[in-house]
Amino acid sequence: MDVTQDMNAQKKWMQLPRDVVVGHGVIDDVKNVCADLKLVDNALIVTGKSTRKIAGDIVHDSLVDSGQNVEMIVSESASLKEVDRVRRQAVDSGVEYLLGVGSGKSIDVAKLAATEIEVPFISVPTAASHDGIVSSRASIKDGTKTASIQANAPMAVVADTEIIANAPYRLLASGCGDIISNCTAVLDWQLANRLQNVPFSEYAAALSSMTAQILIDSADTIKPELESSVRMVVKALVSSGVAMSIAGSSRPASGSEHMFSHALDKVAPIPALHGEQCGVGTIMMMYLHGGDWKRIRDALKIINAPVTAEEMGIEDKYILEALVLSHTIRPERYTILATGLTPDAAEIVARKTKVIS
Ligand SMILES: NC(=O)C1=CN([C@@H]2O[C@H](COP(=O)(O)OP(=O)(O)OC[C@H]3O[C@@H](n4cnc5c(N)ncnc54)[C@H](OP(=O)(O)O)[C@@H]3O)[C@@H](O)[C@H]2O)C=CC1
Ligand SMILES: O=C(CO)COP(=O)(O)O
Ligand SMILES: [Zn+2]
Repeated sequence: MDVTQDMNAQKKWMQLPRDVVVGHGVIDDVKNVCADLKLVDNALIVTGKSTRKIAGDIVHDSLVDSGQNVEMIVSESASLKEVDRVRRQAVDSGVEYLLGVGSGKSIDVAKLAATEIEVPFISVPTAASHDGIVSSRASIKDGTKTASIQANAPMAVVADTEIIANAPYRLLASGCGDIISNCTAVLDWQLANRLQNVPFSEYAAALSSMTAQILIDSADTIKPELESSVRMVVKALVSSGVAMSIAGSSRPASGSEHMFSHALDKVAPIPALHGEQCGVGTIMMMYLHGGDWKRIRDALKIINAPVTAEEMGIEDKYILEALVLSHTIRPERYTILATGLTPDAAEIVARKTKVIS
């Protein structure tokens, strides 16, 4: 067969972080990671209001002490407007690389701004709340819409387990929800491959599923303020990010359960954390797949992540509204939701899985 006709000859460009440093006090190694990557001057740090004091200032001072020019910007939302603001400051100051030091919002703003001006970006998460700390995806708000945008993967990830262990435990539990959601994301991907011949990567799918299974099997080891728990979750988030990089899309980690979460972001007055919503979405989507949704629910309960609307602080009616809306979130991404749930079917799913009472 002519190689060019062989679908497997398709070119794949997988972007993976070059350095991943995880451990107690590794925030002090950011300067060494930058030196290792030959990023030696003109840095711009994007951080958050509270995470500035927790980590932003430490990274700033450490890079200044190593002789670098460093600017810092506090970003309050992951919006296109914020990305523009950061991008403009980076261009005006002739910045050579960016660092996202904080949670999902700060990391995404730095990630997309760095991609747009084609400079390297380093991720320094202060919480292990979802796999965006490692991935090449950025979730950015544009008005009322949140778009999932392809960006460049971080050149390095520096995850200080001491800082992350001291973050509110709710954020770590949220990260577990985002990892467990890989279970239904992969089932949806397999279904789409069988029904629509959607390109499928066995390696990315196996890595993503295995990552979720390991976490489910170790759910009872995930405890507040334990650095060993943080290490487990951060490695799982790295693994999910690598699976997405191998696939060249978020398919291994984002299926119908994520569409439910994105729909909830649209309809709920005060949404819960991304990983919390994805965890609850996984319970219901696993039910639709005819899988062991009780095992998913039990693992989330052991981790102390929410498993009901009430525990997410969201009224039942918004769960039902989001379920019926979910399939429209990403119509090009085929999942078990297919052409969508009817209102009565949505109520049956939510009640059978005890998400609503
Ligand atoms: N790129 C991707 O693939 C994904 C991106 N996202 C996006 O990420 C964002 C959500 O990120 P997420 O991290 O869940 O939540 P947030 O970024 O909203 O952070 C939650 C809060 O926790 C605070 N915080 C973070 N770390 C610490 C700490 N160590 N100690 C005390 N407080 C801390 C933050 O402080 P501060 O205010 O200082 O930041 C913030 O107030 C959304 O914009 C979402 O769209 C979600 C999923 C995937
Ligand atoms: O949250 C993600 C994976 O966990 C990113 O997925 P999306 O492409 O749905 O934004
Ligand atoms: Zn996610």
